[in-house]
Amino acid sequence: MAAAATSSSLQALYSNYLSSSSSLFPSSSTSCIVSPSILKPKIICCSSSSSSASPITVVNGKAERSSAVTDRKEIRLGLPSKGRMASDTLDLLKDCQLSVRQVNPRQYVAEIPQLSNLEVWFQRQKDIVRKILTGDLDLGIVGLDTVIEYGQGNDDLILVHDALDYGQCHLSIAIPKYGIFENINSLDELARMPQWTKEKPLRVATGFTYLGPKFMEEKGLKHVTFSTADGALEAAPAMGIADCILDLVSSGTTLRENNLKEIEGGIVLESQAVLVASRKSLIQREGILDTTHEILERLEAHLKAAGQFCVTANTRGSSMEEVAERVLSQPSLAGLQGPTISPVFCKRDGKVEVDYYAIVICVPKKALYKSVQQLRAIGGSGVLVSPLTYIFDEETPKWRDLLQKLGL
Ligand SMILES: Nc1ncnc2c1ncn2[C@@H]1O[C@H](COP(=O)(O)OP(=O)(O)OP(=O)(O)O)[C@@H](O)[C@H]1O
Ligand SMILES: O=P(O)(O)OC[C@H]1O[C@H](OP(=O)(O)OP(=O)(O)O)[C@H](O)[C@@H]1O
Ligand SMILES: [Mg+2]
Repeated sequence: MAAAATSSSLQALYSNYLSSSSSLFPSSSTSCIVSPSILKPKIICCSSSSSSASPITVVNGKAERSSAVTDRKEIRLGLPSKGRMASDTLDLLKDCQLSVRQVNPRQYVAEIPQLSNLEVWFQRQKDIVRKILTGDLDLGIVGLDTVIEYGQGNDDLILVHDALDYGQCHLSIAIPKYGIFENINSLDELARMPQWTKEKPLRVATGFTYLGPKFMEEKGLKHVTFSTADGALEAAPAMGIADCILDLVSSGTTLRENNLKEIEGGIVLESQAVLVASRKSLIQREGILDTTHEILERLEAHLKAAGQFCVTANTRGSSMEEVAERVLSQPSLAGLQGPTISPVFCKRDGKVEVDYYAIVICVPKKALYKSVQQLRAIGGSGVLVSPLTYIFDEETPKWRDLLQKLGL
């Protein structure tokens, strides 16, 4: 399977989406056809929160309002109200000592006592993105797929943290394993099939009516048509409604159970939970940068710590330097900034002496066993392993990135 964007390149990928055309569907000059059922009408509505309620225009599902940020005093954070992302989001915030206090589960507003000027609003994920764009929310935690699908290239959306390490999935094309697709294993092969003509295009069932046509157009697929449904898309090929689907995949079980397969070059996007914000809010709303900085620092410190263990061991030695040399001769024992070596004092015949030294290092969880073996190889004994809660760096790299993106 061809590699799609890795999480480290998600921001770059998002920037690409932002810099490319922001129109909802490919232009009519291509032969990519969009079925009329998924074209959304133009709607005019008003923001609930805006005191200077300027109208919002929703064109083809894209919310637009040109005014500056509304003059409310509170900062608003949108969190998923239900579904697979909701509890993981609350758990992450709790792990960052930012527990959300909700009076009862049916109430859609809540607070985080540590962040005094912040309101939490529980919303459906797509509405979080839409409301950030209309200025009714300032920040939100949602899947990257939702940000891109509903953000539709709007450059007011800015990724504050692009890898919150849950909600991992990818958006991918899947075709039947049987029939005319039996020997088709890549997007190129799918595109070259003689079956697809102007009169009889490839029929794709998807909920991603922005990303789907955009991807197919970018990949040069001619003669494609899209239909949409609210779920259980995997049934569409077997029901004869579509030739293939474009949907989110995580374990791959649903595809397998429905006799579908992914294809080389068919991954549109790698996704996981992200923290997204309105650029306008970040620049204009009072106090929001301090609050965002605190949230970001806590997230980064927690996420960095979550991947590491703190390992301590004792070893005999003649000096701290000599022990340090032995430790640093092992490839997995460098720690975050090098090992901490300290003398272990003991009293012998009334005299305080140092025979042993304690080694303290942070090791990536994946390298734990290798590190223990290497500590033993240099004479380490009594190895203790403990979880880390936070690792606060001198400076939060993502904060530096954010200020740069804001031009501050
Ligand atoms: N296997 C998966 N299938 C779908 N989404 C996944 C999967 N794994 C992670 N996700 C993430 O979860 C999000 C969807 O969550 P969920 O299914 O709870 O919401 P939803 O059904 O799209 O929301 P709504 O009910 O508002 O339509 C996706 O946008 C994606 O970021
Ligand atoms: O790769 P898997 O782990 O099998 O997950 C993928 C499935 O999960 C999602 O559906 P969801 O459970 O949200 O149901 P829905 O289709 O009704 O939205 C998604 O739309 C796929 O159908
Ligand atoms: Mg769902």
